[in-house]
Amino acid sequence: MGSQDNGEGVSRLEVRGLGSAVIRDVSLRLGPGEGLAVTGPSGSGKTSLFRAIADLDPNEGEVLLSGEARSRMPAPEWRRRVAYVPAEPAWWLETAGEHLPEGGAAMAKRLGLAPALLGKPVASLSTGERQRLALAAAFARAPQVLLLDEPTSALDEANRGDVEDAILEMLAGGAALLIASHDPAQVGRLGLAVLRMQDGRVAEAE
Ligand SMILES: Nc1ncnc2c1ncn2[C@@H]1O[C@H](COP(=O)(O)OP(=O)(O)OP(=O)(O)O)[C@@H](O)[C@H]1O
Repeated sequence: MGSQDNGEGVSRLEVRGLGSAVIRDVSLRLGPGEGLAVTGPSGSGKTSLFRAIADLDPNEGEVLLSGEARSRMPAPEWRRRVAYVPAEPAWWLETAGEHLPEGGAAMAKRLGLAPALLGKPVASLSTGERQRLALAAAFARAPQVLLLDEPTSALDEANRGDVEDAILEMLAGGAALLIASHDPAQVGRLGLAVLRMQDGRVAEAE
């Protein structure tokens, strides 16, 4: 990975002293193409950390992308650059395909979602299909930071492999990644360092 970090999709994420109703004083740095697996027991604050970085909950502290402070960026700009995919995504449009950005069908297909499925009501999709739809929508927007909350929890091995390949490609393209995962094998396959949360704080970074 090159050291330049101003191109689209290439980013350096810095979190300084982030706090919210749940998390306390979290700091971390990720270079372009770097990822961290966020682990820790249920309720330790993994989702809350992602939501604070994505600016979806009230929070304090500083978050910077390639040196640019989040506080100086319009919110829509931050959302375009930083993609948060919750463990249980919400849906607001009728058909599956409507949730994809322009050109997103190719990514959906890569994750095993056939074109015919995109015309179906999103409510008729299986849990695993909806999980892949949310990921395809996020990946297709080519964000600079990916915040993925247990992204393969509802997937079989083949679909999980497709998702992991796409994640590795996003990293190779220079995106920064935080992924909540309870699966040490997955953390190994993705070649990630681990940040362990406990009671809303970073317990350990290795
Ligand atoms: N806005 C909030 N205000 C106060 N408490 C909250 C808020 N959001 C979540 N919590 C609580 O904070 C704790 C951490 O929740 P969080 O969802 O971040 O944990 P997690 O590590 O992602 O857990 P899991 O592995 O089960 O998904 C939980 O006890 C939760 O009930």
